[in-house]
Amino acid sequence: MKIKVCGLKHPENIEAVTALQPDYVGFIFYGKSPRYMAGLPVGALKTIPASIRKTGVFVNESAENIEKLIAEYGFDAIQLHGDESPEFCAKFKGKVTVIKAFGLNENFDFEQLKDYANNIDLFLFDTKTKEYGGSGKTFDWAILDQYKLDIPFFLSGGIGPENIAEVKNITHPQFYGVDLNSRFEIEPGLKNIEKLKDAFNIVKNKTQMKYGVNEQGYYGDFGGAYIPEMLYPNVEELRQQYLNIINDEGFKAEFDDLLKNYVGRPSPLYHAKRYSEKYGANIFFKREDLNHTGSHKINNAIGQILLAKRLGKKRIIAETGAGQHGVATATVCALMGIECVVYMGEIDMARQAPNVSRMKMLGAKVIPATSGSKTLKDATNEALRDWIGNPVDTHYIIGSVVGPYPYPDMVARFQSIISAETKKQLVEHTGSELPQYVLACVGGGSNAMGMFYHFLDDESVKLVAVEAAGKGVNSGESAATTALGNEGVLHGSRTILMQTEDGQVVEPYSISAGLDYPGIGPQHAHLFKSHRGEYVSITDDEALQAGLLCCQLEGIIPAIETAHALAQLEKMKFEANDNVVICISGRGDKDLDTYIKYFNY
Ligand SMILES: O=C(O)c1ccccc1N[C@@H]1O[C@H](COP(=O)(O)O)[C@@H](O)[C@H]1O
Repeated sequence: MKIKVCGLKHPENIEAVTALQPDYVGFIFYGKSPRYMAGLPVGALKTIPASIRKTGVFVNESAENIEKLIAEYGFDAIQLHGDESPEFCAKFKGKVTVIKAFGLNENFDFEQLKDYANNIDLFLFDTKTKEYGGSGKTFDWAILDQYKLDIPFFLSGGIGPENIAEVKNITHPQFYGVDLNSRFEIEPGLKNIEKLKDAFNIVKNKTQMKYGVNEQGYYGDFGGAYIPEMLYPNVEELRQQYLNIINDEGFKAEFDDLLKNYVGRPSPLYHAKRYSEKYGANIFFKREDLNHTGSHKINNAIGQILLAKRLGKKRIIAETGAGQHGVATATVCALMGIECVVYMGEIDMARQAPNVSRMKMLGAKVIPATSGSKTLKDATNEALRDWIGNPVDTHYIIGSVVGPYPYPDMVARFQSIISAETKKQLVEHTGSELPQYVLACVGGGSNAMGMFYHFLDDESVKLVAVEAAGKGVNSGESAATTALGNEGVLHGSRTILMQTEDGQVVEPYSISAGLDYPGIGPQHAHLFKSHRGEYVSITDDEALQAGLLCCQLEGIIPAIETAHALAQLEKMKFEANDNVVICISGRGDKDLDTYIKYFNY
């Protein structure tokens, strides 16, 4: 994404801005603007390196004057911010980069842009106001969906420190860059370098999120890659390539397209009215259950299959607990015509039989894991063994934020679409992108991490992670990792897991196959240890009751995993104005047998 900084007029400030290496800098030649750069010596622009495009900004200026100023200041680009006609723009096309600005509101007629198509290089979409620019006001970026021409555009109008991160969610294929102006100023024309620096870091992806991974693959004390030597080449290949691949514009475009047109995103943020009445707060359901294949797992599966293709892999393996990740993986393999092998605990195969059939119908081979508790951790062990044996042609699609680095970070990034969408949707529902609480269930923790991701650094938002207490935290049949576990290594990363004194993994238990895991992802371990997140647990009985309540109050049959998060509401006290978001991570069709047996329907 390109960055333009506009409205410069002080020589020292110009130097400080250019040191940040924006792609464009803008100088306003409009007498009514407080950023008017009248009298700026030509020499002040001489130190700007050729890699930065010097842009003159004009409002209904005469062609003669513009030509004179181009010659005088050596402008590489002009931004025409008034009512300039296509013919007027054409006079400069081919001589300098021509940027034609338009003020947008909900009534904007995108048809008029067609006449400019051959006469300009870039559009710039600003907010429609009475003035010509520099209003500091934003417009509804959803309007951009109506723009269908193939000329790239700058986004401008009120982009500031508060909303710069949101800009990264804009997926329009012609989105070229951002124009930063009045919201980054100490006074008109004097830019705040520190604020710009932060914005550049966000846009250029250099930010270190406070609770994010560091360059060594750690979240505080947790993470890393604890792998046998034979796995090293596979994991190292991924580590070296994943960020380059997933930040590539072509990758992003394909990922976004599949999420929209294949998965059906954005998933709705539904205001659950009867829940809200019952619990005395505004309860919102983030409906990941409505995704194609019925859960959040498809977000990550799509991301990883695209990555595997770019790595030249010909075969996919995966582990699955509840079968949701297995189905998602089998689905994307069918979509891409790639061989798929899914490992699944023998016990999970019995309790999630419909998902086993689904995977088979989708062309996957399902191999039972028959060791240990015959559940998710054993399936993960088998998948890792397979990968060691098939390092060159196979990609292992891990389904949660677990495993050696870079998996926890990679999966979290693919799932972060959940919170990115939620923030936008909350603004529509409540006027603010920040709720008071965000809740999600945690096995390995991928739906929770996707749901928390864009709220992690907003410390006012309370993050509540709900684990499975099975038959009771101290019953000996539980998967309440943070309550019972301590620090150690599980499936390639340092994290918190349930283990005996001599380091043997304790068999977990939960009625829900997706939460039946003896550890949590390393980022969750960090959130727990740093107290950024509250980690609680819910028993089988509480979860099943909550699942039934959701059916009867909202007409939604949730996955039993999700029902754990819903059950936590019973234990919380809210203020009337609290906004509470719960991730409805999956639908409960796969759990019907369990529900039916329990309630005797
Ligand atoms: O900034 C100005 O004063 C200005 C005046 C006249 C025309 C354009 C101007 N600036 C451009 O306005 C947009 C939006 O700026 P903001 O973020 O809302 O402050 C931007 O493209 C500037 O290049």
